[in-house]
Amino acid sequence: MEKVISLNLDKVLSFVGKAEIEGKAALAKQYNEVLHKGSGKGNDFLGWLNLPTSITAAHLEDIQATANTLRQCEVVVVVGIGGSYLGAKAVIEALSNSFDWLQKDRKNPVVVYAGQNIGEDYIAELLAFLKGKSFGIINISKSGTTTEPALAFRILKKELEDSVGKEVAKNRIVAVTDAARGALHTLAKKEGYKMYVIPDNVGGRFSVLTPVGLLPIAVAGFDIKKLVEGAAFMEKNTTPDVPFEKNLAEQYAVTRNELYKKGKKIEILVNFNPKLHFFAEWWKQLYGESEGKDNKGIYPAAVDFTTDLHSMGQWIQEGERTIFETVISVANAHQKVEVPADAEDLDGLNFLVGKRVDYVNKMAELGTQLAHVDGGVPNLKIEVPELTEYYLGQLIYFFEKACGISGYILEVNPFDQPGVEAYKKNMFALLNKPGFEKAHEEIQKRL
Ligand SMILES: O=P(O)(O)OC[C@H]1O[C@H](O)[C@H](O)[C@@H](O)[C@@H]1O
Repeated sequence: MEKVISLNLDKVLSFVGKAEIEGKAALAKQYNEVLHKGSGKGNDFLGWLNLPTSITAAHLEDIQATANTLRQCEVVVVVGIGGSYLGAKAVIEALSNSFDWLQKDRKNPVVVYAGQNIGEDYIAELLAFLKGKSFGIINISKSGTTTEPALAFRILKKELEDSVGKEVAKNRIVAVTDAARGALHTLAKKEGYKMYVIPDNVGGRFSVLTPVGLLPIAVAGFDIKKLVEGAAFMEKNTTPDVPFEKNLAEQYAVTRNELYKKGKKIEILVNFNPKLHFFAEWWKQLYGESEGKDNKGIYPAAVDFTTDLHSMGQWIQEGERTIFETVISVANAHQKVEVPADAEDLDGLNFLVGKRVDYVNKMAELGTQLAHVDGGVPNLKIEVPELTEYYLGQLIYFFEKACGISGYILEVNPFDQPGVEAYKKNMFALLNKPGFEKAHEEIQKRL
């Protein structure tokens, strides 16, 4: 039998009973069906739903071929923000050597990111790093109009053209954007860049399995075919005809909403593996933008354990009881390090001799879960057999599917993000962007 990620609700049941969860099974199924029928809110953004099973081998080969060209560079800069960078970064970090950028004998280009902030020092330091190196750029923006990546790309494009000339630069730049609109689309067409299209009906935070995520992941040297296979497996295993008892997406969606109704307003995604830090960042955008609206929604937070047990652990154990945790537990480490014997035993660790570091980590995980449950923090556990492309694909689709169902249970439109515009309008007004002249005058009065 094919291995699969699993969801364990045992440490939730003293807070929300089995009967309460099962009592909502029909509702979850109903909303799952609404997703598949396309009859709910935001139904023009459901392109992600059957995406994994509809990706063709030819499409993946084309992405791989483009990746192979970029892989000839020493460095590839992925330009994008939000959904246009977090998915790629999440997968690449989860699969990479923890000291990747220090590796000398490299098989893969160094992948770095830009356009995910407006840090002047960040961009200056990136330019300094790129000096004298061969580099390529993947410029990703669904709308093609987002300020942060547009600004970074303008600077990086100039740097590349200045160093290798316009003709060579043209072949080292790939654009991933909307099918027909946006400044990036116009620019890519005019300059003759290789271009990939983000389907209209796939929103940014659901776009990791389009070229948005797949191209950078392939550039970093990871198997995008396996990633898509894992997602396709989960797509098939979360359809409405899969019974609730086996339908992880429905179960997760119901459980978190039942906890929310009981005052657990913050969900902390926990990992015990530092490679998953950015996976949690991706998850935060997915759930935060999908559910945080109409003055409701679980606040998605994240911690890295055991690191943060020594900083946030106190709050989680004894602070306000408005939280629950969803622990991503990776069953098997890829490598083996055993605790060595020490004749003097000055650190008192000889009781662990011969034990694997991962065994210690697992005991920390179990001990933490028990302590937190005792402290009033419900714990869901998602077990991932190991960190591979295949299981990450499963995990990605699981969270996407559960998010759609969960948003409908909450009665919001999970596929829009109107609230994100407020800061942009103010920023454009303050910067006196053309078209914002009146807003500029107004905002000046408030300062
Ligand atoms: O891909 P882009 O159009 O550049 O958008 C990048 C990101 O910024 C926007 O403001 C949205 O809040 C995000 O959902 C989106 O992923």
